[in-house]
Amino acid sequence: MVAAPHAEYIDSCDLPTPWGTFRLHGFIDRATGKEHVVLTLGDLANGGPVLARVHSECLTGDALFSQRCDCGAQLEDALRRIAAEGRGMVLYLRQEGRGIGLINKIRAYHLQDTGADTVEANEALGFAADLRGYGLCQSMLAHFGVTALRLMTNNPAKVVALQKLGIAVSERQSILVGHNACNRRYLLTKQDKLGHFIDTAGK
Ligand SMILES: Nc1nc2c(ncn2[C@@H]2O[C@H](COP(=O)(O)OP(=O)(O)OP(=O)(O)O)[C@@H](O)[C@H]2O)c(=O)[nH]1
Ligand SMILES: [Zn+2]
Repeated sequence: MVAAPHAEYIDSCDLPTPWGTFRLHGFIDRATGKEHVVLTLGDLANGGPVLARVHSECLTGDALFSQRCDCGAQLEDALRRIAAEGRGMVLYLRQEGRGIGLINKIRAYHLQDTGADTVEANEALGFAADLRGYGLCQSMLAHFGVTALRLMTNNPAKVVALQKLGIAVSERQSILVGHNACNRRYLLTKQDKLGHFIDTAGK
């Protein structure tokens, strides 16, 4: 049996944000050397399922204000919603470009500039549409004593992947923000080819 990837907890600090002061926790996947972070707010171990976002790194959307996707707006909305509730967490997984990495995502965007959709671009580069894994979430959640999530996502495959890891997802909450003219085709492709629950009608 292949062991699930393990994220080793390293250290934590305060992280003041416009919506409240979160705790920022650093983890390392020793197998790959990759660094990951978890943002938390409130008492997670006690009480019911935790309001959570499992967010995949998107440097262009999360940090560079790209309008090609909805990632930055989703990250911000998740932090807002957690702050409003006073309790929750964001698992920020460093699997850029649905797992193909930043440079390959730039290559994929280049292909999309000339007509390919997000899935066709990945395939033209020799990758599957989505190479992400969520195994690290197991050890990250165990560190905080969290066993059940109310997950903010539009991606049914993410819910199934977490459930297969033994993580209870008691509820899926939509996170429909950041839609614009630049990412309309991208969102439609995610809906049609990747099964995301996104109602782009009229957007
Ligand atoms: N390869 C590739 N990756 C992309 C592209 N656009 C965004 N990404 C990456 O896709 C990941 C986010 O996945 P999404 O499909 O937007 O959302 P999700 O996490 O599956 O689902 P939600 O929880 O609903 O946001 C991040 O790692 C982004 O870097 C693209 O055109 N090509
Ligand atoms: Zn993005």
